[in-house]
This record gives sequence, structure tokens and C-alpha cells, in this order.
Amino acid sequence: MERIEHRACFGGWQDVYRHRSQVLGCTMDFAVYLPPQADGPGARLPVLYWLSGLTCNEQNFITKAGAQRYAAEHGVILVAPDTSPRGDDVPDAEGYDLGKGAGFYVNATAQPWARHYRMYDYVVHELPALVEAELPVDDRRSISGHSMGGHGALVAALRNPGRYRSVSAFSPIVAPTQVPWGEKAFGAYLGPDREAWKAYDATELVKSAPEKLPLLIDQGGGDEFLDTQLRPQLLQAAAEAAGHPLTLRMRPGYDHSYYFIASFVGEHLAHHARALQA
Ligand SMILES: N[C@@H](CCC(=O)N[C@@H](CS)C(=O)NCC(=O)O)C(=O)O
Repeated sequence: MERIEHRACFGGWQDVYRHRSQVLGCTMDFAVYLPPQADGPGARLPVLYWLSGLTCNEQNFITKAGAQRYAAEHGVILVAPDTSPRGDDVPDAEGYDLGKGAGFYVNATAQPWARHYRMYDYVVHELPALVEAELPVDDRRSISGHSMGGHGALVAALRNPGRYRSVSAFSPIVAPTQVPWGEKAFGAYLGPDREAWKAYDATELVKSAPEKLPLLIDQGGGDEFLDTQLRPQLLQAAAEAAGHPLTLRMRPGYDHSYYFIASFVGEHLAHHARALQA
């Protein structure tokens, strides 16, 4: 992998790396924040993976959330990948909610998407393997994300017991099989069989998750997508029925934007740091 950005930030470094992804069949950029603690001889730090939402690439979180300050405080490395495969060979679609910038963290099985759109394998397996081989990290991992990325974080954690120490989400799409964004994306990437969609739906997965990793969710009460696309009460009801611990914090007045994320990202970093350093 090649470092293409390198900027001093809160005593550490905000970097961006470029690499060839075998899983996605294209070149990908991902952001890495190295806190000052990463400089120590033989340092090995835990990693918080951040999955962004629709229209984002690896830049949105690092330029807008202000998380580096808290990562520096806690000694946690932040890794923020792009949200879809990229490049001229990769198929795309009209509209911001399908194709590039909208990978939905699934392994596509339908054409023309199946060759490149394998963001589930990329964020759960290929990227952590690369990070763990090349950076001063160990195998302590946590995961968080926003909107489509909140969905990705919840699904990654629920499907992989033991892989993550903690999981959280901002304004996640908790039930993609029941809302327009998810129905459009899953219909395209996974085809018409709705049974197959359930493997990527947190509200379905929570019913039988083998590990009861507590779910932490913050949701803005003034979010323009709350009642149409996000509907956190669906996950809340399923978690309650399954006895799966969930903290859902409604934040009156906050919308869907990074202003909301920036307001509470410090609390999420503290939550993950506690689990990662326990
Ligand atoms: N109204 C937006 C919908 C997409 C959107 O709200 N994206 C969120 C994630 S679901 C985001 O993080 N956008 C980029 C940003 O705010 O930096 C659009 O049409 O672009």
C-alpha cells in the first residue's frame, strides 16, 4: 500500500493510503488516523473501523467528524474506508443511493454488480488483514458508522461473534429489507429473493445473534430520514424480544448530518476505548 496523504493532527498523523483490493478488483483509498501513542517503540494499538454513509468516500469522516481529538486522547487508531468500489471499470447507476458511493456493505450476487461490489468482505476481512499486517495495531477491533455505514457496522458485528470488542452507530439503517434505500440496493445487488436479503439486515440478525454484544445507537430526532429510511424502533423491538442489549439514544433537534456526528462522536470514542482497553 502507498501513503498518499500525511498530515499532522492532534499530535499524531491523519493519513490516507491507496492499495489494490483483490476482493473488489480495483484500487481503493482508505483513511488512517494514528494517534501520538502509535509512535512508541513496539507500539500496538487497537483499531476503531468507521463505515460512512451514502455519497461518502474516505474523506467525509476525517474532515467533518472531529474524531481525531478523541482518538488521540484514548490511544485508538481510526480506519475509515471508502463506501464502494471505485474506478472506470466499476459499474455505476443513476442516483446517489446505488452504485458508487452506495456499496451497502454487502457481497453482491446479481449482475452487473457481483464482480466488484463485495464491500462486506472488504471491510470485515481484506482491509483488517492489510491494516494488521502493515500498521502498528493488534487484533483488538471495534466498529462504528453512520446511516448506510451504521447498517454496515451493526451487520458486521452481529454476523461475526468475537471479531469486535464493541459496536455503535449513528442514525443507522437498521432494517434495510423494510425501507426504500435498502429495498432498492438489495434488489439490485442481491436480486429479487428477499430471503437472501436477511443476512444483511440488523433487525433480522439480532433475532438469533450468538454473541450478545451490546448495541449503542445515537439517532437525531430531527433527522429527515428518520421515519422513512431509518426507523430505529424496528431494531429496538427485535432486540427487546431477543434479549439483546441495545441502548438507543434519541437526540432531539439533531439532523442526519456530520454536525450531529461531531456532537456525539466523543461519547462513541469513549465507549469503544473502554471496550478496547478492558
Ligand atoms: N441528501 C443527501 C443524501 C445522502 C446523505 O445524507 N448522505 C449522508 C450519509 S447517508 C452523508 O454523510 N453525506 C455526506 C456528508 O454529509 O459529508 C444527498 O442527496 O446527497
